[in-house]
Amino acid sequence: MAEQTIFSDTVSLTAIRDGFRSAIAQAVETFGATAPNPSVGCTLLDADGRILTVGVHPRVGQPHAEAMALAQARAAGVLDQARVALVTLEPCNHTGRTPPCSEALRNSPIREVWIGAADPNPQAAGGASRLREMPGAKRVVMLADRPEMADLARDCRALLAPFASRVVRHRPWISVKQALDEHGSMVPPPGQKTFTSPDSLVLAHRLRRATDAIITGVGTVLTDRPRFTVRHVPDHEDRKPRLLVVCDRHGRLPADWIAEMTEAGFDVISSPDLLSVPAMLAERGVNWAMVEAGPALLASVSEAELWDDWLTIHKTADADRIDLKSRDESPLRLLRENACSLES
Ligand SMILES: NC(=O)C1=CN([C@@H]2O[C@H](COP(=O)(O)OP(=O)(O)OC[C@H]3O[C@@H](n4cnc5c(N)ncnc54)[C@H](OP(=O)(O)O)[C@@H]3O)[C@@H](O)[C@H]2O)C=CC1
Ligand SMILES: Nc1c(N[C@@H]2O[C@H](COP(=O)(O)O)[C@@H](O)[C@H]2O)[nH]c(=O)[nH]c1=O
Repeated sequence: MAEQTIFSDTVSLTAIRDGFRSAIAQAVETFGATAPNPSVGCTLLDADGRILTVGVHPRVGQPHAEAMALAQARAAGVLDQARVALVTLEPCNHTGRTPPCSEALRNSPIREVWIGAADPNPQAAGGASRLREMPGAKRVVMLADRPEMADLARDCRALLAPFASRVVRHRPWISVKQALDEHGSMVPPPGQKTFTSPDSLVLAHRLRRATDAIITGVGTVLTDRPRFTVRHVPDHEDRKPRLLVVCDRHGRLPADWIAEMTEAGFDVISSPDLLSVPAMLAERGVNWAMVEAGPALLASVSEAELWDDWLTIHKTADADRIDLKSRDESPLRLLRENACSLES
């Protein structure tokens, strides 16, 4: 049976899928660089479903993914061939730090726009209806309306989950990372700070790279003097100071460690009240935070049900076993499934 075709009877669902997969994979690499904005990807296809270009939103203040993809296509001399745009997030419909993407698409040869997820930000939403209604209207397809694309729709929502969490719930998406040894203990052997495998450390550092803030406890600081840097994968270039929240109710945080961490590019905040941390981080524009803490703080995080996904790395005699407990669409799952170019 011939595959159902979409645009001009020439672009196949396989081409749409491949295009979305490329947009999602590239946007995943921008986790940790775009806050307070979301991570977004956009692929442009020609009339035969070939990928012309993939754009991402690199960081706040820089062009959105659609504008990047269009500019890249223009620079490559292929913009006049672009017919289908696949966007992980509804194109914005407002003038913020950059002009509306619905306008940029309107003024392009694109005829059909596929949208992975609706924009949860009321100020920017409305791009889909604007594209449908304006002069020179585009055909607009929402992934949510295509049951056969449910996996892609879920991944687009996972890509958006950290931003949506901040905008809708006024708190960041919170991921816990916990390492357990063969006996179920979190405490490393004397003289060591970690005990998991090199592959697990790569995953842990990918999560550090992807998140905008780290939450830890004063017990971990006093025992380990952790560095919390991204070393097992390349970090984002020119990263702005990372927020590092230390839960500390009795003022035990050593001043010299704070000075070292500040020197290393962290913005260290001491908090006596774990429950107030999520709202405080959202106020500061944090989309995604990770918890790297010892058993005492993890017990508090668990008791207060503050986490959205929980990654446990079980050390075994062979390869480490990874267990991911996840609520709703997990960006951490997406990060794991798109392990790619960074791990060379
Ligand atoms: N395997 C792994 O994944 C990891 C292991 N570790 C290990 O864990 C050990 C340290 O564990 P631990 O001492 O439990 O350290 P934690 O990092 O859990 O810090 C504990 C401190 O957090 C503070 N705290 C706890 N609950 C709250 C709350 N609700 N609000 C505010 N502050 C709170 C308390 O501070 P206060 O005392 O002021 O009340 C407490 O002493 C080390 O050996 C370290 O190597 C650490 C991180 C990860
Ligand atoms: N033990 C343990 C982890 N522990 C976490 O890593 C911190 C040390 O980070 P750094 O100073 O940057 O090397 C440590 O204080 C604790 O928060 N992480 C892991 O991925 N695997 C492990 O086995």
